[in-house]
Amino acid sequence: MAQIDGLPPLSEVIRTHQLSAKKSLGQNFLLDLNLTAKIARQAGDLSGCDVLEVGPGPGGLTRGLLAEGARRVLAVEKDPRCLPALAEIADAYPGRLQVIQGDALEVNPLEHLTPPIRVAANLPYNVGTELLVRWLTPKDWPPFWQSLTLMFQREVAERIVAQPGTKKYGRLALLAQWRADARIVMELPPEAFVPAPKVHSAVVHLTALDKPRFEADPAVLSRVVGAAFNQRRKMLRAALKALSPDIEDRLRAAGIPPTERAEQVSLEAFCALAREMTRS
Ligand SMILES: C[S@@+](CC[C@H](N)C(=O)[O-])C[C@H]1O[C@@H](n2cnc3c(N)ncnc32)[C@H](O)[C@@H]1O
Repeated sequence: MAQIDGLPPLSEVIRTHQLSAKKSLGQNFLLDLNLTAKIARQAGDLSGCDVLEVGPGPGGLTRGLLAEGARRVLAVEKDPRCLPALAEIADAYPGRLQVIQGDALEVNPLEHLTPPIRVAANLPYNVGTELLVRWLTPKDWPPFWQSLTLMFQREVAERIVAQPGTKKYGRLALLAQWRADARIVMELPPEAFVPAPKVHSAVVHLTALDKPRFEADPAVLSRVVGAAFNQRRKMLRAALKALSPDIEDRLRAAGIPPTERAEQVSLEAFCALAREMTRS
């Protein structure tokens, strides 16, 4: 990679720009350009696509995305110390990299990018789940993105692809699988990062479906599954009591026994319940 883009190795970038990792920003950097190139390839065919990258840091994945042919990359980075390193990448790929310094939670990608848009990120752990839930629950579907290729702690990745009846099945699995195909495409050991985190990581690739698998209002579905899994050991009639005084009737109307526990309930049944919750 260093030869392809003429830019220095990432260890040198880190040294030159004195990018010592900050824990408060979830900074665990990937310094192996072969690895970042591999992650970029998991993002799908990037030619003709704009890409949103959250948290580029010293820019390893950014370089991979540009080398893979992304039309444009919008990189949103909170840490101003990373800007000079990212500016060098922008110089190496004229007109193709825009860097915004700020909080990704406050940036509207559609103000900067043109569809088709793919998202790729080695996400800061502190905001990763919040961003994912936000990307999965817009009111209207399809969303601004065609695919999400995201690095998480392996534990979180497993929760995204979990199936009913398993311990990891919950709100993340339901929201992800309701409107997208989700699979784990890579696993990385702690030593792949600098500094090494305590846990393993994994890359999840989600492809947006044209329409949700089952009809439901996203806000209602999110509220119902949130409440159901908040008290996952309780029967649903108890876990969801606060949502409606006649919750038992609504559960039955959705085809769910009121004594069932959240872990056993399929996506289809949760969507039926979300529809029942909107009936007066
Ligand atoms: C896990 S590091 C990944 C860095 C780089 N992509 C890599 O793979 O080496 C997460 C990056 O996200 C940045 N970051 C943290 N919170 C952020 C936020 N709210 N918005 C944008 N970037 C953020 C951090 O400064 C850091 O550079």
